[in-house]
Amino acid sequence: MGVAADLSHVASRAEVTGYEGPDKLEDCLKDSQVVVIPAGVPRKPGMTRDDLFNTNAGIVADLTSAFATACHKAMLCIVTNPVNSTVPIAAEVLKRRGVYDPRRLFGVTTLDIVRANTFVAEAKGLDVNKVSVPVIGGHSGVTIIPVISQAVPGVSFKTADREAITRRIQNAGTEVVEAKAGAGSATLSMAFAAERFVVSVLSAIDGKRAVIECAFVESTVTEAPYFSTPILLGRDGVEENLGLGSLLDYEAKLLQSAMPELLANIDKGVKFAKERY
Ligand SMILES: NC(=O)C1=CN([C@@H]2O[C@H](COP(=O)(O)OP(=O)(O)OC[C@H]3O[C@@H](n4cnc5c(N)ncnc54)[C@H](O)[C@@H]3O)[C@@H](O)[C@H]2O)C=CC1
Ligand SMILES: O=C([O-])CC(=O)C(=O)O
Repeated sequence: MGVAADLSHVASRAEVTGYEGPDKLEDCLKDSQVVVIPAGVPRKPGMTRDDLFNTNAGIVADLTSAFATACHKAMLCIVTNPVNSTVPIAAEVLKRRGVYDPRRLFGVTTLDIVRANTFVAEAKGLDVNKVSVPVIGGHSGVTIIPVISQAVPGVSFKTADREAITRRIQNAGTEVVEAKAGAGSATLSMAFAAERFVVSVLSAIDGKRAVIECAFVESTVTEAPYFSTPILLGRDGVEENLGLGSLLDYEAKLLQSAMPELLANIDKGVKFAKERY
């Protein structure tokens, strides 16, 4: 199994020793197979994920640039918010450096799936480890689209309950930010979710078959150039985009409502990267 270079670890060490710029970072990244970027500022109560853009966009762009120099054949997994914008930023940086491979760039949305599984399992008295609910779209507010109709095992809800659980999944990050009252966001559950995603990516690199995770990737499934759907992972990253599957009317409406915000978030990221590089 290859080295999973964790940039926040590098960043923490850099804080202790005095950060000496991308050269050292590039040394740390050499030979990595999977790189995770969780670096950046978290939300405080009252903020949206998009409010983090001004600080985190540049951080992700700089770290992606170091990735491009050191290990562009690795898988790049972006955790830093706003994911709907930071993934397009990373893609533009990699394009500019001539090393973009859309199969190897992922926005980590696994926490939305972890939450959907948890809330559905709780509501139905099921074992959370045996519940699987796809969540598609993006990773903020209305762009988070739980597809409860595709849950395994199948579950049914009254309309009001289904709407309440959908809202809770969409707002779960905000719920944590408010509960932490200025002390950050869902750091530990994000670590749990990112670990799950990275283990899946590494298992697929190692040749395991039928590894499927939802992730925010370059996509032609909808009009949005980046979109999260279930992805079949392989040795080279995205092996097959499994698409939307069939949506019920209310899920199709959620998708419709998500699109303006998602497209605006993506566009903002692309513009930022194009202006900066
Ligand atoms: N995709 C997802 O599901 C989730 C994403 N997040 C996002 O992850 C990011 C980090 O959140 P937390 O770990 O809770 O925050 P945190 O404050 O606990 O950790 C952030 C880390 O980033 C590092 N950092 C800050 N500025 C940096 C820079 N200029 N260069 C390199 N490293 C830098 C800090 O040293 C620290 O180690 C936030 O943007 C947050 O919104 C958080 C939870 C879930
Ligand atoms: O909500 C936040 O700021 C952090 C995050 O992305 C989540 O918990 O899903």
